Amino acid sequence: MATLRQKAQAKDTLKACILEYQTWDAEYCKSALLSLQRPAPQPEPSPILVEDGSLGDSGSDTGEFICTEFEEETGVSITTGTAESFDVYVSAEFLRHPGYDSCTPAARNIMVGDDSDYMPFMPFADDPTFGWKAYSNEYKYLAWQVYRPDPDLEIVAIEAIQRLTIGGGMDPSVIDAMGLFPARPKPTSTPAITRLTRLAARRDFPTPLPPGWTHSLRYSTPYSDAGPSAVFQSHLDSFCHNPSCLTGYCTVHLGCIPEPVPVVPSVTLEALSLSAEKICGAGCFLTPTLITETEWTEEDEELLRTVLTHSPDALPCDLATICRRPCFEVYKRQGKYLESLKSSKDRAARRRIDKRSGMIFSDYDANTFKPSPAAIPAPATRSPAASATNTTLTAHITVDAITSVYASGRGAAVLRRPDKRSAIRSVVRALLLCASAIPVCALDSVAVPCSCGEDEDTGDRESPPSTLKGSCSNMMILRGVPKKTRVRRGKWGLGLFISEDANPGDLVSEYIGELIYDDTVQARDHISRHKGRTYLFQLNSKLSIDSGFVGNEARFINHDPKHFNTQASILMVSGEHRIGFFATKHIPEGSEILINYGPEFFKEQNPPGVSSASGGSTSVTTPKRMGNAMGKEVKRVVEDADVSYEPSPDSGQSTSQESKAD
Ligand SMILES: C[S@@+](CC[C@H](N)C(=O)[O-])C[C@H]1O[C@@H](n2cnc3c(N)ncnc32)[C@H](O)[C@@H]1O
Repeated sequence: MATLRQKAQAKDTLKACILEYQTWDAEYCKSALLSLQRPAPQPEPSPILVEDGSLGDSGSDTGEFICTEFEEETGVSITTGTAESFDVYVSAEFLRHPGYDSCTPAARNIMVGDDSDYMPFMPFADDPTFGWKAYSNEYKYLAWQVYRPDPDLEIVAIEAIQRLTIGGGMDPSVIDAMGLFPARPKPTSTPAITRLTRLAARRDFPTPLPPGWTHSLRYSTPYSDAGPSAVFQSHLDSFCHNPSCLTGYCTVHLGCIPEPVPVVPSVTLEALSLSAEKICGAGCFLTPTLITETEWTEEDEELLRTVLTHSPDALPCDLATICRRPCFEVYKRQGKYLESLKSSKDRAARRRIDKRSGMIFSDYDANTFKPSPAAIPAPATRSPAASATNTTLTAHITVDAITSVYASGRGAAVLRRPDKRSAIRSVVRALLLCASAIPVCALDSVAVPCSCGEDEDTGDRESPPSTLKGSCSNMMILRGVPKKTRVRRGKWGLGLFISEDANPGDLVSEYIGELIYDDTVQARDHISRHKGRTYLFQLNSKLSIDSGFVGNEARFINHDPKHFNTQASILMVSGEHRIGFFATKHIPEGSEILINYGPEFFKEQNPPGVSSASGGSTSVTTPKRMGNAMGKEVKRVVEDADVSYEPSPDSGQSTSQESKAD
């Protein structure tokens, strides 16, 4: 129980923090606004005075102006005469720009699945022509019915809690008991401990802890008991494990992170010293001097060992930065480490590095490898997409998948450790997402190189797409750099224009947005129809990409069924759905990029002028989207390869959009 004095202390502290925050906020907003200020406009030039003293105007109905010219300095009239009026044609560049829909820029598709079942806001709330009733039927709650913490209030409260605990020595449970702070308990947390107190205890807590801190919430550094290997593993969790993925923190591939694989060195110590270009500083191994060696703790040694296990070819100078030890000391230990590996007899038997691709393979023999279905942890496998929809893959799918990996002859390479859930998870995911569709690239998400002609590639991910011509479009989109483009007024609102020539087959752009399921497509369609513009692109019968809220410049590509110069290809790249726009002909610089949206796009489904969301109708219409029921317009490399929906029990198979449309 809090005493009266404690309550007063807490109240005063909170009040002080709120006041401080308000003062700061006012200042911050002022300076932010000032930074956005534009220079004051220049005064307008004085209007031309015509002879009769009135301001310049059309002198008569004949289309003539009376013009008087004045000397600039004295203001004395020099000439007076008449001039004919003429129409001014404003070039398209200077016409008023069409309304711009704001959109959060993204470089990668974001898996959203379904919007939450509450409406984040009511768009067009002030527009009586928007059928909000039909739209709101799509959601269970309005946003304000759902608790959402105010981050500003949270910060203020956290600061106050920290002052009370660290500065005032108050126990967090006493603070919780007061109920003064605007936090609600997290449903899963201990009811007595509010979410805020939890947050406050974890944030930037100073070490050593303040005296007398005995509460169970006591802060400890995340890796206090862990050695470097555990730290390394935990860091890995934040990065994409997929060797083909170019994104560090990847929303698509997180969720099935395999254990880091030890790497065998491919260079000798001597070669390393030759490859160092410059001396990294005092104590560099290139200029060994007689400096007294520093003390290495067991933890320092382990850190170096851990780094070397995964990166044995690293230069001592780089390792020195990581380990924060003199370079020549690191070099000495690196030498010992490499030496110890040489003597390890079973090294070659355990693993080898595929020199061609630089990827790591286990040494299971592909021809003799037999997966044991019994050893497979039954429904432990879930693709990230599946977990997004709470759909569990069944055990028999898992077994089928493993067996197909085996059949493809790559099982050995993939299943480095068949008893490991992460490996199996990767396999199932890769299999179900990719293998049926594009066998050649199916397994690149699990460290197996694509054999579609790219193997000779140097592995330089920056290499321009032109070097990949005529080969796998998966690789083009994976490694390719799209063409430079500009958004400007097109024939239909804004359009996308190419800023450099493209040749047939070149990757021009990628369509990026949120990956959403059909229910959400349906919900969002109300808005698209009301605006009269849609940014939806259908991938298959379950998934569409919406670039209405999040996307890139490809959302501005307009439709022209006759003069299109690009074609969309729906690809499955490393287990990800991606849409590439590839040139179908030579596209000279400056041309508008056009595709054929497909025959369904402009078909009117409702009486003209009536949007599906108006009039309170709840009838479901086929959403307008590019790629809808298209035939040749979109090259479908993958048909319904996503596994995020379980096959319907009666059909046993998911229906393709084409057959659905038929
Ligand atoms: C993907 S957006 C293209 C960018 C759009 N022009 C803009 O300004 O944001 C698709 C929308 O552009 C318009 N559009 C594109 N091509 C068109 C065409 N050939 N005829 C009429 N409208 C078109 C339609 O409003 C369509 O819903």
